[in-house]
Amino acid sequence: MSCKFRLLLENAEQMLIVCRKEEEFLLRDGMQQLAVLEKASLVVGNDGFIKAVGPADLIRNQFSNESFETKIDCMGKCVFPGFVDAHTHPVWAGDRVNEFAMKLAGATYMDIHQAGGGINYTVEHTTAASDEELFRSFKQRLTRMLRAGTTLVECKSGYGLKLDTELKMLRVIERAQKELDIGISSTYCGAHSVPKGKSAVEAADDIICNHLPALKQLALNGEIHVDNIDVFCERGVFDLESTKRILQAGKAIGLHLNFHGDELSPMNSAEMGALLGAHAVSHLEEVSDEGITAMAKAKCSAVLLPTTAYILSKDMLDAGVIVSLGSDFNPNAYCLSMPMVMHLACVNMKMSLSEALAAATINAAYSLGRSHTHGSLEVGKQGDVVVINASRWEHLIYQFGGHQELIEYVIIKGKIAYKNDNILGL
Ligand SMILES: N=CN[C@@H](CCC(=O)O)C(=O)O
Ligand SMILES: [Zn+2]
Repeated sequence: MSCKFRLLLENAEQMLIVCRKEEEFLLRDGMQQLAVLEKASLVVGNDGFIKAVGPADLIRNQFSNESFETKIDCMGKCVFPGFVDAHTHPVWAGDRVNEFAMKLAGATYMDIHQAGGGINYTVEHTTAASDEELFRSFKQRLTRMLRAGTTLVECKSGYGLKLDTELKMLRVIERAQKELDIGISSTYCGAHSVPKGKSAVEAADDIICNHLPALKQLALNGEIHVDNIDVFCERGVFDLESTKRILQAGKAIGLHLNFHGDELSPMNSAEMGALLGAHAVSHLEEVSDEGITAMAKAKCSAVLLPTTAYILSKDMLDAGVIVSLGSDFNPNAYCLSMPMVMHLACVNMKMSLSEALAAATINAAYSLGRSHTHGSLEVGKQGDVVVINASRWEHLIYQFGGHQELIEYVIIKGKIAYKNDNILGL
């Protein structure tokens, strides 16, 4: 006999609901008062969506005659919504471990980039790699992200620059969307660097006249589903005007604007993102006060990346900006774990524990236009859940690098996607 419900998580010590009333995102005050239930249970239906969440006694009475495909006793454990990683570059060949040593010896990101290393080095290796090779390493990275609790991740292309390699990367992302459990928001980032021998204006023309029409056609054929468009808006890469042209052309074919701005130099990217209706701008280390105000007004999310930058979150939170977090996983920042990202956000960006959690759940989902289905444990949302073996939720952030021992289950649409058999306890 088939069961009526897919999953029951029973009697959790703490259940991190996150939102109180279906908010699309949380601002500073809401982030500081997350919805947390004590002694709570959660039910996921056969369609993979949450059917009930509430006090354990109530759920027990309400569902006493029902059958569940899987039941997990969560006594002594905490339950979170799956984490959302709002910014990653996970499809590439050729690591850059040597650059880590160079940076420690004093080289800057731009020194390395301009000497032909950085993104350009990864472009060479990614161009030479086969689809299969790229898929294999991408799959391993996604598996590591999943084991660290990420259930929805934004994945960028951007190590091709030329159309055929960009499409190769997007096809690899598409294959992962079809074959793997983890949720993916796919981003075309052909304007990640200016290809050798071209100016930024020429590269922008090529993207607008050749890349985007090809993407549009492939989307119409149902071959590739891209959600977002990204540009590295930076002095010496894509200037403000070229960035604007590319983003506008992307918007015209239905892509969400979600781009790198104000990272190494003040570019007024935040102001432009707000004006163009961007869902999100990432980095923002050099954002102006006007840019912060404009983003708050436009409800454009700021995706902060504590693995690559140390800025303070306070000004943005105080100004009413929707702050999100991403791992920025890329060959220059090798971190796949959102619990570690949240820890770094607390220690280096001075976010509180609950602000970091909201930024890695509901707000990150908002930055990808997915907060109606992801980012909180509310009825009607996708049953994406992380169960940890600790009786207070803060342990997951406090125990830096401890997620491998703490995370017991990662569940996607009510199905166990990862079970950790090596739980050691606290
Ligand atoms: N800033 C541009 N892009 C990446 C780095 C990519 C790379 O170095 O390969 C970032 O977000 O940090
Ligand atoms: Zn990036």
